[in-house]
Amino acid sequence: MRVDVEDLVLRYGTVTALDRMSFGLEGGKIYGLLGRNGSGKTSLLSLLGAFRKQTSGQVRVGGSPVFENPAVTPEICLVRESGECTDLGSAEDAFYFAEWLRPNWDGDYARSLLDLFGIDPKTNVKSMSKGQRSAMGVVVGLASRAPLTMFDESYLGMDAPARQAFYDAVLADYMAHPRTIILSTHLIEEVSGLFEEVLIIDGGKLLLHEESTTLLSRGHAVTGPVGRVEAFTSGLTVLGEKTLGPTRSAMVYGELDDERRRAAAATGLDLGPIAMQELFIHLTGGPR
Ligand SMILES: Nc1ncnc2c1ncn2[C@@H]1O[C@H](COP(=O)(O)OP(=O)(O)OP(=O)(O)O)[C@@H](O)[C@H]1O
Repeated sequence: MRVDVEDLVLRYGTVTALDRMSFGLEGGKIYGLLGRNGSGKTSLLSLLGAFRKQTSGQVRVGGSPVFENPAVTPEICLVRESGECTDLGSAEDAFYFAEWLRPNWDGDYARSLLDLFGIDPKTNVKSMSKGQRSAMGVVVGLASRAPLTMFDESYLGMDAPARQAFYDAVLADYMAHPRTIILSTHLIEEVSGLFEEVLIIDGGKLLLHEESTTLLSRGHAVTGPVGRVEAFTSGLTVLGEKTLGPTRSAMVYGELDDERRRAAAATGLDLGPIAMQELFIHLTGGPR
């Protein structure tokens, strides 16, 4: 399902959370939404999920405005960090409501996910642990099979094996039922393998929107003898470096043309990829 945002502004009183943001997502992909604390991720997702009304600008999902539009809202599922089901009684009760609200709801899949996360369907959601409540949220998000499904750090409270099970489930269910999925996260290293495209926002503005492979192609680890690495990286943007005895590994940002690649090979330097998280830290300005 297509998503279009045009000149989008959201203000909370005097705070501008989104500042004339524009982008288009063609849909049918898994998108990563990255940004520093306070950059506007939750604000953006709550507008896409029709939880709020924008101050100005346009939000269209499948070509239609979303706020108070009952023709579109059943097609959108936003799972927030806090989970969504705390006032609905047991997990089973929450599923009953989801089935009623969600046209593509798959109850068998929801129960199998609940089993995967080790949650008894009779448990009252309010009495669940933080991680179980998060798992409950992602179960509802996945089993809703909404054409636009968004997870806003929804899996942060889950432990590492549960998060891994969630990532595997996202990929498997997306392959079986392709749809538009947006994942906002600070756990970039864990999740980045799922992203086909990445959006980075900063200070309420869109900093970058591109394919993951394009973004990753701009980062390089250059490893070899200290002097040769120094000579090779002179004039390039070095994000960081580590030296161990006579060997140095430097992280470099930018396109490397064929001539540079040949020069690296000729001087016995190793060129390898670097992690998306390193690029993110660089692009968003490093520590504040
Ligand atoms: N209810 C609110 N009232 C006033 N200001 C708000 C409110 N919610 C968010 N903000 C402000 O809007 C800006 C964007 O916040 P938002 O929660 O969208 O960021 P975020 O990228 O999701 O952050 P985090 O990664 O910390 O969750 C911040 O400056 C924040 O302080």
